[in-house]
Amino acid sequence: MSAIVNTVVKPRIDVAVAVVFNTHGQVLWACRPEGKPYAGYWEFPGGKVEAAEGVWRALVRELKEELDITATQGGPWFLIEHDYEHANVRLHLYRVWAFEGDPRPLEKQAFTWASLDSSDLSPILPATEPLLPKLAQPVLMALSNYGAGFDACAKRLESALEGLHTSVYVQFREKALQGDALIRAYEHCYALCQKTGQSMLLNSETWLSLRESLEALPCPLHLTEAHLHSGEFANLQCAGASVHSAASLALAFDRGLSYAVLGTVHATASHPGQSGMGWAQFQALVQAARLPVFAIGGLASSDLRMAQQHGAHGVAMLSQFK
Ligand SMILES: Nc1nc2c([nH]c(=O)n2[C@@H]2O[C@H](COP(=O)(O)OP(=O)(O)OP(=O)(O)O)[C@@H](O)[C@H]2O)c(=O)[nH]1
Repeated sequence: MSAIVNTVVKPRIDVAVAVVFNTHGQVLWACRPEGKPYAGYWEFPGGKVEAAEGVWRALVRELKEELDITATQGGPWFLIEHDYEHANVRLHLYRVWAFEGDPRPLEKQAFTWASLDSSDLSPILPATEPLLPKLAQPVLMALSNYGAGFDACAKRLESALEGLHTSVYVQFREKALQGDALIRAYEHCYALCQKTGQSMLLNSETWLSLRESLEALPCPLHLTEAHLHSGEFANLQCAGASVHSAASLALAFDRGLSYAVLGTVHATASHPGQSGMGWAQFQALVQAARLPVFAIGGLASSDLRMAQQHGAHGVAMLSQFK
């Protein structure tokens, strides 16, 4: 007698999710109305993508239907999947940074402007809540370059970080320095990040050269692509990794990292002979990313919007922020 296995096939739903920013950096939250699964939970506005509709068109339609606003500018962020009891959902997160109209609740739902990492809204949908620390990460990352000259790098970082009103990542990465020169550079960078309240990251290759001199890991690691693949620092706190392929992007997500840095977008003096991948290829690579991705390679903070239009979370750079 053959056993009868009772399998319930859940629908797989593609959902357009709009993280709508206002000019104060707050985002629009909506409360799911009665009659829907998880009624009373807070979420980013959005809804199901209809067949052959496309994510951006679905997002524009849902914002109009739910809140009477018209999204005019935005870009893809990343996607995640979540297994609910009622469906498997694939959330396509988009940033919206320009829209027309004033939001009003067309489905009698509550809505509010609040910060991205909003701790005062509860409950938040189970798939959305764990994403918030990733979404709220800095969008700019500065890379140190004391190896090209201590004074010039120290001055550049000091003038970039002092008086900055947003939070940024500072990745301490020094390929050319060793010994006392490396320690001097590290101590300067560490003290500056402490003083300005910015988040320092330590490149894993640089950590190998420094660790004899330090008692403990002073801040989260940024993994090189080789260390991402070797897994050798998996027992230490790792924030993100450098990647150059879709396979490495997928691995960065599997390893539970908060971000990846993908490049190089444009040819740079620091990588002579290498041509940049350009924005079209960058976008093709990040479209399946499941975590925020910084663009790197010949970029400055003035390229942030361009990068975000092509699916980047933010921009990593050697040049100054301001
Ligand atoms: N809009 C939105 N949906 C989310 C978020 N997080 C999350 O898990 N979801 C899930 O994505 C799915 C969205 O479907 P929905 O039922 O709201 O879509 P809809 O507005 O087209 O619904 P309808 O067909 O009943 O009108 C739900 O299963 C919801 O739980 C989020 O932050 N925003």
